[in-house]
Amino acid sequence: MNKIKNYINGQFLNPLSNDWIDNYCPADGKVYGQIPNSSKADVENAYIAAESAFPSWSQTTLEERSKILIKISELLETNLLSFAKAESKDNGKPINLAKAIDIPRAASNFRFFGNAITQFASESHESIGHDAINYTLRQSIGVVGCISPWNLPLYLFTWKIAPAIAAGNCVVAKPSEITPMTAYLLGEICSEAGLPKGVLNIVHGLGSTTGQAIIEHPDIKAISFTGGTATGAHIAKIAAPMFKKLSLELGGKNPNIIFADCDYSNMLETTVRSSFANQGQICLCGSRIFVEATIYEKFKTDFVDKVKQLKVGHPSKEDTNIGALVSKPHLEKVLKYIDIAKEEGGTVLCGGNKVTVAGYEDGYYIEPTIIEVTTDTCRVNQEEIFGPVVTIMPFNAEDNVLQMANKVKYGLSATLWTNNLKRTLRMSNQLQAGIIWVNTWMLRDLRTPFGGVKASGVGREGGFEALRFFTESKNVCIKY
Ligand SMILES: NC(=O)C1=CN([C@@H]2O[C@H](COP(=O)(O)OP(=O)(O)OC[C@H]3O[C@@H](n4cnc5c(N)ncnc54)[C@H](O)[C@@H]3O)[C@@H](O)[C@H]2O)C=CC1
Ligand SMILES: O=C(O)/C=C/C=C(\O)C(=O)O
Repeated sequence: MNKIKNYINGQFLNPLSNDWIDNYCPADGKVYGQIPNSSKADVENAYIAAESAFPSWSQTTLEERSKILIKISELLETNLLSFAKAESKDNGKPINLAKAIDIPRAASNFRFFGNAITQFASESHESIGHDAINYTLRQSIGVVGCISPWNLPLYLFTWKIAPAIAAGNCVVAKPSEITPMTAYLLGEICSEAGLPKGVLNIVHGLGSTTGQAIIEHPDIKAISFTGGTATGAHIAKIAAPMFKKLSLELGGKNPNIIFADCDYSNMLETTVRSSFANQGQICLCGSRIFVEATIYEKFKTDFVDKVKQLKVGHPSKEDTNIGALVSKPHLEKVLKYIDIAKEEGGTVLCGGNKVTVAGYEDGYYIEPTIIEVTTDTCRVNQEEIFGPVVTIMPFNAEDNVLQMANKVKYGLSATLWTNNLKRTLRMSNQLQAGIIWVNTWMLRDLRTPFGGVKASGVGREGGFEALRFFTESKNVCIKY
């Protein structure tokens, strides 16, 4: 049996308690490995390793830090295929997606922050009339915690770790217990790239044990978290009274707003992707589709046609479009929402059922599902499903769709399809979201601020925003 270990102080270690959790393969529903359920004592060891590495790492030149991060990126690229296979097996996502998106993006995260740290600068302010000059230092924080989810495992794990270590911090990191494999493999690569021991420590385990020990640790000074909104609220409750810095990237219920004047074929193709990529398990997916009434019937027919062509299958098959959902409880949650939709009077236009893939009968497969709803306030239009399920409904006027788009507790992203410039500007100003895409979706420039408003989170990742989060500013005022 495959046994994953913790990576602490550059060594692979069993959990001190010898407590293990089964790791399931979503494609066949079978246990294929075990991971540590790390206790407070393991987290403490990881903390001690990080704390000891900090004085030296925080004083390591930017050139040296940059060189190591870029080396990690290169090693990920060299090992792309084995990482992609591991990610696909652990998560259930199609191998093609892992090869094209997940692992290349993890490599880009290290390369991007390896370069960005050499360009990061602080400000100075001349106090004219007071004969004084202020300069602002941006200093590494110390030991920081990074906690990531299961939907884009290595992609999001490295999106936190790379800026944290680039900025001179040492890290105690926990990947999701549901998808631990590529984080485990990353440890080897970090050692090979010459990352000094203790700079990155990876502890595996449940949120309620290992994650909880990280957020409660009195000397872990900042927490960067991506995951569910309820977990984010819990983390804030623990961490805020300890005055930890917090970056919370949480859920979304993102509107995809389609006007009749859009470039139709581009919109249709992208809408299939923004609805069902990664089995709909991306916080940015456009799960609420609003279509201008004049093209609603045409869109409905074309969209259903296209979605029916998507192939649900084993993630290792090259022609699979929709792989397995990440876990059995998650599959059950998504199926429950389809029942709720029916009870609420929604019409299932396509999909709605569990799929049995021959030879993998216990895998967690489900058809891509489109539900026509008559009101934006129904539960499936308000609550995050986080699976291959979207709602569609028509709208008549800009004001009306804007109101519906904003009438949710979330505010992560929104997509707008129109060629009307004034409308684009008006709506982009008024949509309550941290990220707006116009005539595209998921086009990512890593320099841009990334994050949400309302229940979608606090703070921004990406570019210098991430480096600012992972440093403390200190102002020095000198009178001359
Ligand atoms: N990127 C996103 O926006 C994501 C959203 N979700 C949403 O959240 C729902 C629940 O999914 P879960 O797997 O339960 O997500 P989760 O939010 O519980 O898990 C994310 C990470 O937080 C950790 N965690 C959980 N409890 C913790 C605690 N008390 N202290 C510290 N860390 C803790 C988990 O171990 C995991 O590493 C999903 O159905 C989906 O709606 C889930 C994953 C990603
Ligand atoms: O591209 C990114 O930086 C992030 C993408 C997705 C998430 O954060 C998510 O699904 O949680």
